[in-house]
Amino acid sequence: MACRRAMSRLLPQWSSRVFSVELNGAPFYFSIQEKHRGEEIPQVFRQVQNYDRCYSLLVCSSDRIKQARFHSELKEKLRRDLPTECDLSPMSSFLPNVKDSLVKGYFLKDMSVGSTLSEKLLRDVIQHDPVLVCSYLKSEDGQLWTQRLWRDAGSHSVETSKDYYVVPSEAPEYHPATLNIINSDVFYSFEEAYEVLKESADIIPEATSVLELLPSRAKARSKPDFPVIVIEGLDATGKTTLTESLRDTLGAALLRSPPKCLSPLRACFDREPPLIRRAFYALGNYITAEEIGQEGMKTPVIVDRFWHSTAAYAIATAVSGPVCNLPADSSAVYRWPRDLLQPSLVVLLTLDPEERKRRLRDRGEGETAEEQELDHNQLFRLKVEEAYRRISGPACITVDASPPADQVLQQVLLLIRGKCHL
Ligand SMILES: Nc1ncnc2c1ncn2[C@@H]1O[C@H](COP(=O)(O)OP(=O)(O)O)[C@@H](O)[C@H]1O
Ligand SMILES: Nc1ccn([C@@H]2O[C@H](COP(=O)(O)OP(=O)(O)O)[C@@H](O)[C@H]2O)c(=O)n1
Repeated sequence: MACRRAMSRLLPQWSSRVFSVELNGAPFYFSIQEKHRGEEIPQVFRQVQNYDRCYSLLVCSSDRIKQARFHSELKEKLRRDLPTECDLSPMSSFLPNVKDSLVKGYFLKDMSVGSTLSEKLLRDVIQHDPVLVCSYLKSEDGQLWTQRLWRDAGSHSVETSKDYYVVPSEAPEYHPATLNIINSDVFYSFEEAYEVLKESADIIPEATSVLELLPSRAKARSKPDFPVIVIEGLDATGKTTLTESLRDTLGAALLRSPPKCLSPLRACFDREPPLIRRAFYALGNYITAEEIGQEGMKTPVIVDRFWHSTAAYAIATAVSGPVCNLPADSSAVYRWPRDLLQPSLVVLLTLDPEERKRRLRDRGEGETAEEQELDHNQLFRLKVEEAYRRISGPACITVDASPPADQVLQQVLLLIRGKCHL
């Protein structure tokens, strides 16, 4: 039902949509037309000329929790059940410059003989799951590819729409993921993140536990009397070392985001898709803000990670490819949430990648999946750091964390004394 409603929203503008397929990390764009006007085959279809048949599966449900979860589950299901001659790539479709128009899914290249197994699986998917399926067929001479949209016709059969020709489409001005970042990957108010966890409570019991730990929004706090200093940076840049030294030197309280009370729930949310995982971390900041409010009336407060981390990791994950794909500097995605306590100072520790790796090795600890990704994926690391730098209100001040720990401490103390009059 939820799928039908979502489809009826998508279908009227179907032919205005742009489709993007990611092959080896690079996006290829195409659109569709009723009449062929002599355009070339889109590049993505030139790359898949060896395949007789391709499919797209776009996940669409008006229930966003279901949609987010099913997007991850679908990948597992396809990997498990498709013939080995099939190959999957990430895919999306969007309306250029239309916010929240992005739908995500997979592009399936099929080299299996007769394609019967994959067709059977896709028929099953379309009947039971919130997915829009299209097949792409090559003309006999290989000079044209057409798209055919499938519709569930009940009792195990599908209808297909008329054929559209696929034609090249220009790359959009901004990476399509940026259309949906606000309130899907990054949340700009307590309410927006709260709604996501409330909606997921039916299927994720741990969401209720998080909701119970949240501060009441009725208690609007006044600004703390003492300075609040946030230390940010990638894993192993020296945040723990520095925050503990600052606590001891300044007689400050040391807090972190996510707060300690969320630790037992964290692993559960790290397994969830971005919508739910990011809402969890966003709410963690509000719990930490509440603790800062209390401690900051008595002493200075040092905070190990805060909203910069939540937003920077979320943006860098949502946007694939190189740093230039990030939303422009002036984009609203980098703004501070209007209802979240603003620290007096945010310090970003930066470190040469080799030195960071060396410190990680010396520490000998396991990394989170995201931190392993950082290690393997230089582009991702660069995007996280650049997103950190672009976040405003308050912006972060970058400090080189490669000197010995006591020198880094002195450097940051200088900044604190200059900015916070301590
Ligand atoms: N300035 C520094 N110079 C050399 N080693 C450092 C420095 N700061 C921290 N380390 C070491 O690097 C590792 C990572 O530091 P840590 O404070 O745990 O980072 P984070 O909290 O950012 O993950 C630890 O083994 C720590 O002892
Ligand atoms: N305030 C925060 C803190 C962490 N995070 C997430 O948590 C991960 C890093 O946390 P971590 O605990 O492994 O990092 P360290 O503090 O151990 O360096 C990142 O992948 C972020 O996605 C967040 O979103 N918001």
